[in-house]
Amino acid sequence: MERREAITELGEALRLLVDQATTTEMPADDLLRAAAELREVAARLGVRTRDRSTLASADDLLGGVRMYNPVTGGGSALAPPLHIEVVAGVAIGRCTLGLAFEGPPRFAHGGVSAMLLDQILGHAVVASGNPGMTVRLDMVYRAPVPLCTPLRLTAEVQQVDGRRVTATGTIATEAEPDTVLVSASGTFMGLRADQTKRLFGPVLKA
Ligand SMILES: CCCCCCCCCCCCCCCC(=O)SCCNC(=O)CCNC(=O)[C@H](O)C(C)(C)COP(=O)(O)OP(=O)(O)OC[C@H]1O[C@@H](n2cnc3c(N)ncnc32)[C@H](O)[C@@H]1OP(=O)(O)O
Repeated sequence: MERREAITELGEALRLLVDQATTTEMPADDLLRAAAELREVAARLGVRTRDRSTLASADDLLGGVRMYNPVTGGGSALAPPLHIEVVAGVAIGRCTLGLAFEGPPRFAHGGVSAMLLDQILGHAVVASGNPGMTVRLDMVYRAPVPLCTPLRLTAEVQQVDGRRVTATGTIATEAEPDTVLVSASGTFMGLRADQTKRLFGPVLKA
């Protein structure tokens, strides 16, 4: 099996674990036994690791492959994951949030909605050929986002003004795509060469 497939397999197992660990009502003894077993597994994975200045060997930064991105990465225990495709300049994302993402009971944490929208806005910005970093993200929470419900996100670039790109996006359910639950507007700033070198130099050099 190719390493990226193995990373995704591990990611799926981790996401199942996170889901079960946040919904389990098993007694304390079972939780303690599970914790001990998980520490053993973690130790096995920790035999060979990378630091923050080293890109994951399975990643392809310029090709847009980020296996451990906390929103879209197939290898991430934290990612829902959000699956994004770009259709005629509009980024369309799909995911379902489990109980690990709960804020108010039954609904998503507001910070999770912001994370999803930051990612999909950024994706639309990159797809437009004007990559940049988020410098501002404005959120409007119109209605709570239901957990365990297929969601549909959209994002598109509104304006490119030199290094400054603005994009807007929404979260709705798949069942009612026209009812906007959360909307966001983001400003992204393209980096100058010196900023790219200062922030990402060690990673790019490697
Ligand atoms: C086919 C395609 C498939 C694609 C497949 C791959 C997809 C892949 C998707 C990845 C999607 C990732 C989506 C997550 C994106 C993050 O999460 S990025 C992480 C969060 N963001 C950050 O950490 C950025 C932190 N900020 C900074 O480091 C600095 O602000 C920056 C960006 C280096 C800019 O530095 P700076 O010194 O402030 O900027 P400077 O160059 O002096 O000023 C530039 C302009 O920006 C303005 N500005 C700066 N800050 C702000 C602000 N907060 N608000 C408004 N204006 C501002 C300045 O006023 C200035 O304006 P002008 O005078 O030019 O009009």
